[in-house]
Amino acid sequence: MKKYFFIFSSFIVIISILTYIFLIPHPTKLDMTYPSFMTAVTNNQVKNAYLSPNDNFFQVELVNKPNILYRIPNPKTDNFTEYLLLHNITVQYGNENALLNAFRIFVIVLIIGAMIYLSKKGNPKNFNIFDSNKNKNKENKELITLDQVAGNVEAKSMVQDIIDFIKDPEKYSDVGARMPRGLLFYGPPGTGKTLLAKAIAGEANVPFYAMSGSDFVQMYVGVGASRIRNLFQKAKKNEKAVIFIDEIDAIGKHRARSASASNDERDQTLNALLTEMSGFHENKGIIVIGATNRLDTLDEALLRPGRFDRQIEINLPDFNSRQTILTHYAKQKPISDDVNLEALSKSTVYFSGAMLENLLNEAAINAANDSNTVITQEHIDRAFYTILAGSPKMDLSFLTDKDKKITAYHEAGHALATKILQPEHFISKVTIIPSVRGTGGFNLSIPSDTQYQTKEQIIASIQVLLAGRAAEELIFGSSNITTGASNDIQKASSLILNYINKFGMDQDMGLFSMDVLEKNYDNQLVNRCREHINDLYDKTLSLLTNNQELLEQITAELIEKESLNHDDIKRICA
Ligand SMILES: Nc1ncnc2c1ncn2[C@@H]1O[C@H](COP(=O)(O)OP(=O)(O)OP(=O)(O)O)[C@@H](O)[C@H]1O
Ligand SMILES: [Zn+2]
Repeated sequence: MKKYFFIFSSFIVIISILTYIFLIPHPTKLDMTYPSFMTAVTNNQVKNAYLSPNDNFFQVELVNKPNILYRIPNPKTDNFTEYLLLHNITVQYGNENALLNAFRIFVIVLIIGAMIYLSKKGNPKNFNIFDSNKNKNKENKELITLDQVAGNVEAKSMVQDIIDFIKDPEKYSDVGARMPRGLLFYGPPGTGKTLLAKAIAGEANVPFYAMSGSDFVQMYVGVGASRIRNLFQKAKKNEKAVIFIDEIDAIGKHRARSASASNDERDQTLNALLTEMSGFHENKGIIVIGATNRLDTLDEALLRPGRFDRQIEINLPDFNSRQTILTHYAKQKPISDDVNLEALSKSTVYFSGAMLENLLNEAAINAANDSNTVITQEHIDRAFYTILAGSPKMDLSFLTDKDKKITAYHEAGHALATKILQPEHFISKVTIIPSVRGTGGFNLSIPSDTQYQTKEQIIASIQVLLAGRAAEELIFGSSNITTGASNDIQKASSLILNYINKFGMDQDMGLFSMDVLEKNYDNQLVNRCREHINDLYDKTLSLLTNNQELLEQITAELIEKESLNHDDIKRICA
């Protein structure tokens, strides 16, 4: 965007200078004596005559010398005017053509203005007097629909009612429903957060206003806040709108953790945002969407009810989504028949949507460089390595089949244990695609609605947590277990401690809770926790051993598809 502005401004400057030089006449000024002037008058050669405002010179233009202005200093005005009138020449007052002068001044102002503008643009630290976010708030011109966002099925279903709400807010307010004012999209870069936000605006057919948190970095105090107010003001002129703030962590960073410098500014900006969000009417149909790669750094103030209270994870695409994305972008390019998009989807584990798009683009560039009219497999292969080399942060180890296999067994272990021990749970997704919450896959199971948890249920939860490690040990042997279970172990440990010390569920330890003592845990409690959790681990290991065939089946399908849903698990275990 900035590039276009630069080109545009340079263009204006050049046009202005050329206009000044070539199109505006710059007559030469020559002095003329009184007698030669008289001769010119008698010979009917005078075209125009001006009297300067303070009467100190006359200025005339001759018929046959169009580009010269003659000046006659100190004319004796009275005689002069009469003499000219005698020869049918009217005297104009004012030294030159006033209109021409006004135009000159206008062009000069334009040049100076454009130069100041350019110098400010070149220096991003400067607060820009000409810029009032105009270039950043794009109205939604090309309509993007949900269909154009590949994958992210859960995310798309989670925004469905938001679209519905924007279209018909009354439907919700009539039944007293308070819709979220803000959505927060979080996930790795390039996964389509911006695209999804645009799609929401597109589906609801409302204007889309976008801004990036990084626009507020290193700005003078107060400017960020006023930009936020401007943005909301513009959006509020419409009955309905989607306001998108990318990189929201730049303004909403956890206060304690952010550096002390420029804190004032960030706080002001953040406060302005919070105030604006609580300011607009609940049932108006305006939705604010924030996006971040780092949920953990956000200030809690942003996540409270009435703010960004619906948080939606946008993940890296799995095999199917990658195939959809690649097919989508391949349609727009001449791809040779030898290209196997399915195989390409398989080998692009850990690629984001943006990287996949970029991959095909690089391949097209390679084809053009080779003066080819179609993109071949060889062009794609080269592009593949260019992309890999260009993303140093990418964990290439995940691309090895071995790591994929370990992760798959680990996640399959969790899934199978859930299916057997917690049949009432709904397994929404099992995946080997890492999420931003942690490394490895993740396994989200939503418990059916109950207020209390029974002893049996807590034990089952602990076993499900331990099942990842148990699966690793069962398949790869106890000396090949990995660090992938650290999070599970931590959660299981805190559950077992609560089981004994908080809920009083362990028969041997009884009901007494150490929590009431000054110095909390004694050895006996720690030992009992250890004993208990190891015992549960053994049970889980034999549970998986007895169901190893199912474990293998889930794993095989998981390696192939990379993510499975409730129905897949149900089908395999049926
Ligand atoms: N799920 C997807 N379906 C189709 N295209 C996608 C998808 N994800 C990414 N892309 C492509 O990648 C481009 C960049 O995606 P987008 O800007 O939406 O990512 P983002 O998550 O907002 O990234 P960032 O966190 O870096 O802001 C999109 O314009 C689109 O071309
Ligand atoms: Zn795990």
